[in-house]
Amino acid sequence: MIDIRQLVKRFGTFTAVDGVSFSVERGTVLGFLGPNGAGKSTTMKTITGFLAPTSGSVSVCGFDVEKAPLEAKRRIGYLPEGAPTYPDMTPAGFLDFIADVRGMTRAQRTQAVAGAVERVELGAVLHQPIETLSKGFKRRVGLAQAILHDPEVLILDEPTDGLDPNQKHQVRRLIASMAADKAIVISTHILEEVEAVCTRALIIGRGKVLAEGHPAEGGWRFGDLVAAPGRMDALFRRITTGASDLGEAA
Ligand SMILES: Nc1ncnc2c1ncn2[C@@H]1O[C@H](COP(=O)(O)OP(=O)(O)OP(=O)(O)O)[C@@H](O)[C@H]1O
Repeated sequence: MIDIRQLVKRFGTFTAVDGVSFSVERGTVLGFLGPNGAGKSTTMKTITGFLAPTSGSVSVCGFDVEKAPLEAKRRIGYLPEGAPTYPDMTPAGFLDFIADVRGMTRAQRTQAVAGAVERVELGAVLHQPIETLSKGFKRRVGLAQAILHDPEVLILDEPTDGLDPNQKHQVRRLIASMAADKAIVISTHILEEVEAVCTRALIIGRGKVLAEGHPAEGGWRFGDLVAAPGRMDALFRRITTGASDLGEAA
């Protein structure tokens, strides 16, 4: 459902994404891991059409994001990093506005907003300006707008950032519950999250794919390396920095 080929994104002379290729099939939750500045958000912005690639291609459900942007974007829900824009709107007003932009009728809007609000538990703050909400609630507003139109592809940039432990758990359950008929990409720095919710993972560094991993007997396997349950941190350090404490930690 997502097909990325030799994606390159440069900012001036700086190369943020350097020849990244991967595909994501329906039913997959792909974890996107990497140190700060690795190029995760830039890759996600390019998949969602917020940034144009310098070279390479991105297609979503068979539609090239540059050549058929409306068809591609219709099928994508995107949670960007940070808080939703329009801080003076209330979640109710913001979500209704997004549903309107997505082309829904009044009846569809009412139903879609109510469904998303229930799924991310926003009911308590529906009529409070977004700028006055806590970080976790702002994040939930962002999540609600991403799932509003029940898209086939979800691109979620650090979806549990700022959430309390209960909400983290709930959002992971929500992602898992939506996974069967969607292709979902999440970026995260929380490695337990990968074990909890992902079916595949990519580690990227300096704009390149360094390793691809999947659950295997004994933990998660990235090439020849296997991380025991709860010990993906050592493997992450090894892959991204060359540190060799994998043996004692794995
Ligand atoms: N608009 C821009 N102009 C110039 N450089 C940029 C721009 N956007 C991102 N970069 C640079 O590209 C690199 C990749 O940034 P990106 O935000 O994709 O990293 P990331 O992996 O998402 O990091 P983090 O884990 O900190 O969110 C960084 O060095 C960043 O400073």
